[in-house]
Amino acid sequence: MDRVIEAYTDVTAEGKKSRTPAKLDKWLTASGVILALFMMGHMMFVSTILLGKDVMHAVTKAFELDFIFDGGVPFIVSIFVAIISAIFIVHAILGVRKFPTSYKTYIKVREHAKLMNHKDTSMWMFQWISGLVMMFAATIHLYIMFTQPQNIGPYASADRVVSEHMWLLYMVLLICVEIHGSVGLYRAAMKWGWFDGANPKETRAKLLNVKKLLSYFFMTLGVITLLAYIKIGIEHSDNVGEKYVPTSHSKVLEK
Ligand code: HEM
Ligand code: HEM
Repeated sequence: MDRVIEAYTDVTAEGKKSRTPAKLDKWLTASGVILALFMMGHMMFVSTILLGKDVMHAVTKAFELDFIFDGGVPFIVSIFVAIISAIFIVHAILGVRKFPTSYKTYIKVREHAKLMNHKDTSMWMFQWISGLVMMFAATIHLYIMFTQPQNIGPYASADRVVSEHMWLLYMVLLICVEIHGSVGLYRAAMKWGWFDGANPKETRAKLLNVKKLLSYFFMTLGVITLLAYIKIGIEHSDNVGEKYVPTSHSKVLEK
């Protein structure tokens, strides 16, 4: 009955506004921060290709727990992808509540952002637009990772980027995720006043710098990494499907 009253009157049975939206916002922040931290680790892992094919291969195998199970078990990666996907879906559902979902609300938000000409408001515009793009683009990536965990590695990944045309999706995703993640962390810190301290204005300026640094660093790393996969993918385009054999193994095989 309480829910019915709330549904019709917008206030709870006690005549108060519900606390649920505030609670949902906490979960939005929590899931967003987990995803942002995960993405930092993800970018570090994916960029190990810059240290050489052997290093990326070793890291991939470590995720498959090859130090416990001989040769590694790709299914372990699927479990990990399922967990990240669940957090991603929860975050997306909570984020969608913030989208301007009709022309009327959209034009209000857009014109307001233009009139305000205030960085934080413009960043918020990017936040929901990038979220919308990721809802489609990241889902494709997650599904492939979930269903083909065995196809991760120096050649398999590079083949996917070039011969399976994923480079375009990754470029879009990279721009969205790096800016959305760093803007998200900045906004979360501002929203909940985590680092306000004695002088919140000064803190805001500092946090803006951290945000800039984070997005520049990860964007540059991401672009260089993507170029590295593209180079390997082009070189390997005549042998799509061939798995990478680490240098130490190939030496043993030669003997
Ligand atoms: C399905 C894709 C996604 C959608 C629809 C989405 C949407 C949103 C929206 C609308 C906000 C609230 C903005 C605000 O009120 O300030 C938000 C916040 C946030 N998002 Fe996402 N997002 C998505 C994916 C991601 C990913 C992959 C990351 C990780 C890099 C991420 C990290 C964050 C962070 C850290 C926040 C800040 C939380 C807060 O403002 O309290 N999001 N997201
Ligand atoms: C547990 C989940 C995930 C796994 C196991 C994973 C794994 C990978 C791997 C192996 C690559 C290298 C290219 C390839 O093999 O196709 C890659 C690239 C990429 N992933 Fe993920 N990913 C995950 C989640 C995500 C999420 C949630 C996002 C963003 C919302 C994302 C964004 C990207 C981007 C932008 C690239 C290209 C990066 C670059 O080349 O610099 N990934 N991912």
